[in-house]
Formats: sequence, structure tokens, C-alpha cells
Amino acid sequence: MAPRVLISDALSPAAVQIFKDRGIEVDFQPELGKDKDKLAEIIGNYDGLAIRSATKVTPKILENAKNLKVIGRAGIGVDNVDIPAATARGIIVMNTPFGNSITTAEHAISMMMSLAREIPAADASTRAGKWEKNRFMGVEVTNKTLGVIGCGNIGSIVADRAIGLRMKVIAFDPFLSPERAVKLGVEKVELEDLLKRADFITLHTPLTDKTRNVLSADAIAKMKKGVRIINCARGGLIDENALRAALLNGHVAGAALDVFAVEPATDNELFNTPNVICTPHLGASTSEAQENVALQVAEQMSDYLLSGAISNAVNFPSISAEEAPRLKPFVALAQNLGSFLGQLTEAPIKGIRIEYEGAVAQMNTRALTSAAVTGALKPFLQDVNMVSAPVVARDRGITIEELTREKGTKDYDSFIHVTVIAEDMSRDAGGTVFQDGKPRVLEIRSISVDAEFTPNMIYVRNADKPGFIGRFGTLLGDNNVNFATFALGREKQGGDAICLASVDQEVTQELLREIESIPQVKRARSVRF
Ligand SMILES: NC(=O)C1=CN([C@@H]2O[C@H](COP(=O)(O)OP(=O)(O)OC[C@H]3O[C@@H](n4cnc5c(N)ncnc54)[C@H](O)[C@@H]3O)[C@@H](O)[C@H]2O)C=CC1
Ligand SMILES: O=C(O)C(=O)COP(=O)(O)O
Repeated sequence: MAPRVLISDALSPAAVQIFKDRGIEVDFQPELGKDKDKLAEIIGNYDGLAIRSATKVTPKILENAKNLKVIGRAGIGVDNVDIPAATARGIIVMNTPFGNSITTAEHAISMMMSLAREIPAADASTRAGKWEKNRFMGVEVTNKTLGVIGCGNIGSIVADRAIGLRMKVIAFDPFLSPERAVKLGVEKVELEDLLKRADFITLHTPLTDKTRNVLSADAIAKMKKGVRIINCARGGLIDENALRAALLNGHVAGAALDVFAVEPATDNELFNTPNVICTPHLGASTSEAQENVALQVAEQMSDYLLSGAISNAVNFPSISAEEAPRLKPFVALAQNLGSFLGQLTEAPIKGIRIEYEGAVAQMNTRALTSAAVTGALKPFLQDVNMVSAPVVARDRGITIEELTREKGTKDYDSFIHVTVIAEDMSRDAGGTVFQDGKPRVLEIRSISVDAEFTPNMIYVRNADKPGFIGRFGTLLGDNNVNFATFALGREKQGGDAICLASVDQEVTQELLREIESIPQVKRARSVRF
């Protein structure tokens, strides 16, 4: 069945066409994001959800999103998505990190120029027939200092354009390297310094717990008198009450705001405050940017839903379209090895170690590790998947260790070895993918075997003594269970031995008990893949 995608925000219709061209069923309901009850009611029918900032993806929506695999944000900020809740449900969250950055930077510059020359107020007054030539006295931006808070993609474009306007640009961004600052032509400063020196301050950080209210009452008090503030990032970055007070007492000469603490902002105290310019979250609203982000998000979501390729996910490492088919059998191998060990484990798991040897060590091991952890946890937690597994493991105090050795110690190009450390004991198994693309288990408890993973298998630990195979075969025959394949391995002659048999029928607990009554058998378990 074709995957189904819901577009619940005003994306460019270009996205609809991409989904259709890729063979995905798409429902375009651009107003639905505003109706959270309706969204919660129908979200269960979709594999993908494409959004902008109007759709709030809350835990309640996610609870109903039983089939949802991917949320695609046609834009940058993902603060309207509960990422931990999406991750815990195994849902990929992806954005389009560059598609609207020039447009947003241009909006910030437009807002700065509008503030400097009071263009919106002058426009309204002129059209009202007032011709107030003496009322509006602007300021030049040339030679003024612009303070950029958050100098990432958008902040750097703003800095570049401001330098073109002959401004001096200072930037506060803990992650801005001194080399990058030199390259951009900005002076890297601390926040205090920026607040004291800037004539204009523009915000370009994401909204996080660290950046919320970065322009607090305290910060505003440290600014130069007559400062002008531009916010085209997120409303929560400024304490709106403190800003209003500073505008009213003249400490701040003006503020240009594209974003607000509560959106849609239809009733905000700042609207009746002097020297404020407002736009309704238009930072990304140009036809160029909207086309860019819509096309990109539709392609990314289609890639993921159709081939498992992942780009620009904020909660999972990228897997390119070329890499996805190559990685797929190794994902199956890692997951099956983890699953095999998870199914044998009875005591709580304390840790999982995954070792990669040879060519596989160069692959996307984070994705493979997630697959191994998924396999190990699935026997206990049905809903876990590759996206949620690392978080689920961390929340349960399970340590995940990943080791890579580019030079293999085995006779295979690639080898994955998984160890599940439980409170009672550790179990391990290793394997590879053969030329036929099928994963094989080649080692269990350091004993060599060679078996494919099939839906119904019996795993037996026994003593390497004559008589076991005959009795085992007879018992299965008597119970109408047919062997498909049969793999044996032993530590040494007469020592510990193992057997992994693939059978065509389901294996009952009763049959396992009978197998365990064969004198050479120490343990018999059914494992399913
Ligand atoms: N108004 C609008 O329509 C739009 C708003 N945005 C907003 O702009 C934000 C920035 O976008 P990009 O530049 O593309 O993101 P980015 O990730 O390229 O840059 C963000 C920068 O903020 C810095 N940063 C993080 N924490 C910080 C802190 N505590 N103090 C100072 N700097 C900090 C980071 O180091 C990074 O360099 C987005 O998160 C989004 O919320 C983005 C597009 C459109
Ligand atoms: O990309 C972003 O972060 C934006 O804020 C743009 O929001 P929008 O898609 O215009 O609702």
C-alpha cells in the first residue's frame, strides 16, 4: 500500500506534486494545523506529516499518531514539535535547514531599515493625508554597530548584508569559531559586551531552554540607550513585558518583531506600544523560499518513506539514498543479532556492546548500533524502533558501547559482533552479510556456526557427545516439525556445542521441554525473526 502523507500547513503546492510523482498518497489540508482536535482525530491514518510553524505537534497528537513515521518541517525551527516525544515513538523529525535562510535574513535587514527610518508609520501617516515631514527623523545605519545574537546560517547572512551597508558587526555565539568570525568579518564578543555596544541588535538563535528570554529585563537594562531590536527568530527569545516597559520609557528606541511568544499573535500588548513594527511571522515568506522548502521537504519525506534514506533529521543520523540500499542488509544483520541475544536474555539488560570490523566499520555505524539495540530491546518493548531505541536504552540506564576496527580479525570483509550484558550473564553473537545480500550468524558464544536468520528457529546448547542429532531429529519428526536448515558448531571435540535449526512450523514450549529432556541438551530455546 502506498504511504500516506498529510500536509497540515500552508506549504507551496509544489510539495503535493512531488509526493504524487513519487507515488505517495497526499492530503493537502493547509488550515488543519490550526485545529488540533481534528488533527488528533485523523493523524492515525498517516505515515507522514508535513508542516510549517502553525501546526503544533504535541504529545497528544503524537499519542494518536499510530502509523506516523516521519514529520517533515518545511522550514528551519522545530520548536513546534515535541522532539523527545516524537523520538520516543520512533518518529523521524526532519527540517530543511537552508531553504529559507536568505529570505529570513533579508526580512531582518528590511526590518532594520524600516526601524531606522520609521517606514511603516511614515507610510500610514502619508496615506492618511498628513504629510508629517517634520515628525519622522530617522537614523543612518552606516558606521553603526549591529549586534548579532546567534551567528549561524541566517545570522551570518545578516552579518554579510550589514557589512555591505557599512555597519560594524559584532556577534555573540558560543559556537562561532574565531576563524569563522574572521572569515565573516565580524568581531566575536561576549553577550555583555554586545549588549553594551550595539546600536541595533538582531536575534538569530533557535528557541531552546538556554536561549529563552535571552533578552530579559536585565539584558535590556544593560543595552545602550536608544538601541533598536529586531527579532526574526522566535518570540520566546525576548521578555515581551520587559521590552514593552523599555519602549515606553524610551530606553529602547524601537523594536521590529516578526515573531511573538504566543502565535498566532492577534492580541499582544506590544501592538499598542510606540515604535514597534510587527509582521505576522513572515520571515520565510517569499515565493523562492517557500518553493525551496516545500520541494525539499517533500523529497526528503518521500525518500525516507520509500527507501529509508534520511537527510536533515534532527533526531537521527543521515543515511544517503546511495547508502540506504548498501546499509539495509547490515541493518538487518545488526537487528537480527541483537534480537537473537535479546530473545535469550531473561534478566534485565545492563549494557549492549557492538563491535564493527572491516568494511562495515566505515559505514553508518550509528544507524547500525540503533538497529542492534532495537533488536535486543524488542523482545521486551514491542514499540521500540531504530529512532527510539537509543533514547529508550538511555532512559533505562542501559549503556551502549560502540567499537570500530577497520582491520578485521576475521576472514570476512565485514563482521558485526554484538554482546548483550544482562544482570545474570553476557551473551554474544556475530555475523556478516554474504554476497547474496543475506545476513548470516557466524559465531555464537565464540563458537563458529553458519546460519541464515529465518522466521522459526530452535537454538540448542548441548554437550558434544554422540546421539544428540538422531534423538533431536526423531523428536521433531514425531511432532510434525520439519527441518529447513541445520547448523552445528562446537568449542572443541567433546566440549560445548551449539545447534541452530531452522524449522517450517512454530515451536511449542512443550516441544522445547522435550528437547531439553535429551540427555546431551543443556538448553533449548525458540527464536523468531
Ligand atoms: N521568522 C521566520 O520566519 C524564521 C525564523 N527562523 C528562526 O531562526 C533560527 C535560526 O536559524 P538558522 O540561522 O538557520 O539556525 P542555525 O542553527 O544555522 O544558527 C543558529 C545559531 O545560534 C547559535 N546559538 C545556539 N545557542 C545559542 C546561545 N545560547 N547564544 C547564542 N547563540 C546561540 C548556534 O551556535 C548557531 O550558530 C531558527 O532556529 C528559527 O527559529 C528561521 C527561519 C525563518
Ligand atoms: O523556518 C522557520 O523556522 C520559520 O520560522 C518559518 O516559519 P513558517 O514556515 O513561515 O511558518
